[in-house]
Amino acid sequence: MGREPLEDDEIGREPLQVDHARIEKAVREILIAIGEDPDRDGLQDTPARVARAYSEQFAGLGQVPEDVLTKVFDVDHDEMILVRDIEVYSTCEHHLVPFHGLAHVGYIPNDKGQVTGLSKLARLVDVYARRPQVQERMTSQIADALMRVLEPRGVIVVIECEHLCMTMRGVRKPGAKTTTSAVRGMFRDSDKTRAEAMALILR
Ligand SMILES: Nc1nc2c(ncn2[C@@H]2O[C@H](COP(=O)(O)OP(=O)(O)OP(=O)(O)O)[C@@H](O)[C@H]2O)c(=O)[nH]1
Ligand SMILES: [Zn+2]
Repeated sequence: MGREPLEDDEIGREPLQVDHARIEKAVREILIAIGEDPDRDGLQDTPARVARAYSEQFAGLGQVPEDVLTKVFDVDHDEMILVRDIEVYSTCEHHLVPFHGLAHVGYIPNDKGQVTGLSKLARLVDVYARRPQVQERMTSQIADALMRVLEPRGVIVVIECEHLCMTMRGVRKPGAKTTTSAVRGMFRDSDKTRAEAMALILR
């Protein structure tokens, strides 16, 4: 047995301790199970490579939003701030294959004008993308984290992704895109504010 599964509110409290030896053993087993020879030249180092790749792909399990939303500045700006087209790469928790696309993250600062660095919004996306995920949960988690840490007047997160589990296998519909959104605060309460943000995001 490995460690006990983490409760939702425990995820990210400690740096990710990936059990490389265990991943290597499991990947070797998978290679054998598909009828491959794990000792042939090209595959010899694969279990170790996969372990290293997984530490990177799932590094978000060892992070909390506060790790990346570190700098909060006071600026005299109380209108929408939107970062569009943030590349997102995540891993579908059903098939452990990638889904990828674009995230758009916007917020309206609180009346103290508290904002964070623009790059921090992209870093926040990665905290949640680098976990086994479903797109809907990732979208809400990003919105909720921003609301909690920045205490803004509103947050909007829109994510558009292509899921490889739908394109390279299964139903095989290349090009199908899934759009999810999460709106909080003013973006939820005001149709006008939400429409303004959507127009900027989808232009
Ligand atoms: N809602 C949601 N579904 C997802 C996401 N990623 C993958 N899925 C879906 O998860 C579902 C899993 O369905 P199952 O029937 O358990 O698995 P499956 O037999 O491999 O399904 P197929 O993909 O249809 O072959 C599939 O419909 C996937 O398209 C996601 O981010 N959100
Ligand atoms: Zn999938």
